[in-house]
Amino acid sequence: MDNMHNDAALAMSSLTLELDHISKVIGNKQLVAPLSLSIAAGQIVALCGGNGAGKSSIIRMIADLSRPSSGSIVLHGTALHEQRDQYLAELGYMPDDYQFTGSFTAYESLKFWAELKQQPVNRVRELLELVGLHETGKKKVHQFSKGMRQRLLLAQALLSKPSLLLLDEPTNGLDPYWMKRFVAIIDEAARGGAIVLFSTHQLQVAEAAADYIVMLDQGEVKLSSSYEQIRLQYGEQGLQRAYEAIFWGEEGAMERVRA
Ligand SMILES: Nc1ncnc2c1ncn2[C@@H]1O[C@H](COP(=O)(O)OP(=O)(O)OP(=O)(O)O)[C@@H](O)[C@H]1O
Repeated sequence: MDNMHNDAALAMSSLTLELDHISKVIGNKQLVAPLSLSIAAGQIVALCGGNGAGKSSIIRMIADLSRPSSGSIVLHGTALHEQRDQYLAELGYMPDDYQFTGSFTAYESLKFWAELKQQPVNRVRELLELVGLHETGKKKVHQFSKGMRQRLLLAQALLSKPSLLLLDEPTNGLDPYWMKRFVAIIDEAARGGAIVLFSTHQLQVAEAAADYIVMLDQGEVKLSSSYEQIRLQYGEQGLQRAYEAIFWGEEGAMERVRA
């Protein structure tokens, strides 16, 4: 490898999100057991697990909405709790439950967020088109369906072309068409070099979108593996089988496969 390529490879390899033993304890309850994970630029990681598994708790720590009880979070060499502004400038975050207030339209909402993030207004139109909300006109966001609100929140997360895209249950409420579009949209972000981390209950979305899967139960990591590896171990629809094996035991999984 010549020097130029060597330098480029080195620069890419330093573009990572490093979670080092992050945990969350509230009172005497451990919401998240120490978790370590390294995600490279261009990778898409899905956090899977049942209700209360700890997915949002992890995402909220990385989004700086909750302070880890231990451990560190470092993005491209910038430590969240040491250089907060620099870290947050790289982040696009889609919350799980956002309460829209006021009587804004999709355009007005996105324009408001764009101003906060100092993004040009043409980015607003571009993103509204990307998420199919460019023809909603005067309709107020509080009159939107769940799926439409989710698409607007996704557009908001993409505004600043973040190098870390953190999405909490992004496909909740999306119809099959938009589910597929969602996969294409995050795939494009990853191909542009973003790190994408999203949580989901929907294993088929994780299978379609993610290169790497982290499966959680009661705050503990039960599986942390590339999707390719899961497929090799569990075969086609491997994630569903892995999930069943983890949550219901191998026997339960086999019974369901036979049924
Ligand atoms: N502020 C809090 N105080 C105490 N416990 C909390 C708090 N927030 C979350 N929890 C608990 O932490 C656990 C993990 O919750 P979390 O919301 O991270 O799970 P999740 O995997 O995102 O679940 P879901 O799929 O239902 O959204 C749950 O038992 C929840 O009750």
